Amino acid sequence: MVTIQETELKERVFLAVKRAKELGRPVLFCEVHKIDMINPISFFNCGKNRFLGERFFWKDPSDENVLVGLGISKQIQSDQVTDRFFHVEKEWKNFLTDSLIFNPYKEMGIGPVMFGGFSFDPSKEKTNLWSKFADSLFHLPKYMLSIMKGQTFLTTNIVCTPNDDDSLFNKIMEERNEIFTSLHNRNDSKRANLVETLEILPENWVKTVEEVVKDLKAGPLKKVVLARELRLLFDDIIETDAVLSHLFKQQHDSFIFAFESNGDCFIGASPERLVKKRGENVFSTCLAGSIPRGETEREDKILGEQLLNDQKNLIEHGFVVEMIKEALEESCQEVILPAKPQLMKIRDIQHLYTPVIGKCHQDTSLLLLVERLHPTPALGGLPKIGAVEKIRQVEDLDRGFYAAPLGWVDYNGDGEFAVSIRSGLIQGKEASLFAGCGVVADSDAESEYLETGLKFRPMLRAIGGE
Ligand SMILES: C=C(O[C@H]1C=CC=C(C(=O)O)[C@@H]1O)C(=O)O
Ligand SMILES: [Mg+2]
Repeated sequence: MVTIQETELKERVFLAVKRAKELGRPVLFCEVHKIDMINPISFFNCGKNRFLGERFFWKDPSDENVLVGLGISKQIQSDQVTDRFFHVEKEWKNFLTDSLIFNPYKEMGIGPVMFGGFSFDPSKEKTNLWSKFADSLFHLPKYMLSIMKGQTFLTTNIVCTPNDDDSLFNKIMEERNEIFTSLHNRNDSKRANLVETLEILPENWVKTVEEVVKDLKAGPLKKVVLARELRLLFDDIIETDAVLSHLFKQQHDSFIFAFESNGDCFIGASPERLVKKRGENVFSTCLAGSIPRGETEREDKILGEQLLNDQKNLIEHGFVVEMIKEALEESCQEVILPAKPQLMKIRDIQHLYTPVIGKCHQDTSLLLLVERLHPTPALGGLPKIGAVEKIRQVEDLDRGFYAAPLGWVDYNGDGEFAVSIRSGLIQGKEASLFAGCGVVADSDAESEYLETGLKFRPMLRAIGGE
């Protein structure tokens, strides 16, 4: 049972409103409570009535950091093309100035945390598909569950304005009570049935891969990642809560995320970390090069060995290592990575994987690291700018948030971003799923097509299309 001191809250809200009146502008009030363990999926589900369309979910592969947000206290959004990472960071810092934060704990990911992300390429011509997501979009939740290394916390964030009075306190009490009383409600949603699967221009996609292979052979581009889309139509509204809960069970070794905005939901299970920062410690991942899982243990092992020794995949992977190492060396005094890739095996696919760790310079922020790394050649290509331009020209897809940084930053500047692959955008009765692959001079278009097929599977299974 959760018991949170009411009188304390009343005093704190009073102080925050007083400060807002003195300053003549809104002030953030935030308090953190340590609470008993709550199932994070139940917490997400219980926001369905009051906070539908204003929720997010995040879990890292090791279950070390789980964050679930309900409601929006503050939104940071823009379609700015240049300096977009810097712009978001500046707005976040400005917003936090003069805030009242009651947080006696030292863990990361508690207190004010903004969750969200960026589009893959803000210069790409927009379609209607991603109209509900700005190119940079972050939410500070009203209520947030954080499970950090096994300890559970509840953060409450309220923006107090000079016009607020006692009724604000009553509203917070009412909302918090509603969350906790509805935690154990059963969520009996009926499952929508898939009625149609549209593969978007598959022949064109294969042709584009063939043409890009020719370009790559001629140089100077070395690698270009090309992606495609599946559009699914259902006979009823797709229940994001159910899809999330399937991903949570079926892809537990991945980053599991869901981000609602204006009625749509971007959701997925990505195996790929872009960057995590805790103090001066930085962690990144090179993930590129793929092969299917085997039907038997023996076959799986043989396939893994084959991947570890396959020249095309080693080259595809090597470009990612080269770029991430270089990008981190700019921001870190020490960068450590193994000489050879290892295997990452997830449910439907195995990848070449090289973890990277570093110690960054004092003035390096998480969003600066995101800017330097995005897009890595696992999502864009090499050289970075030429590859992104090529994608912009030849790809028949509005990537939106797919293959882009998605994650969170806390008020101390710590946080983590994944690369949002193995993902889909849910829009009422319809959904788009996305999958891409690293094209190099040695690529065979048909094999790349099959590889993207494997990468659709986690989302297809979770959404009920398999
Ligand atoms: C672009 C995707 O995967 C990337 C990550 C791992 C392996 C990849 C590959 O082998 O092509 C891709 O670079 C995707 O899943 O949509
Ligand atoms: Mg590949």
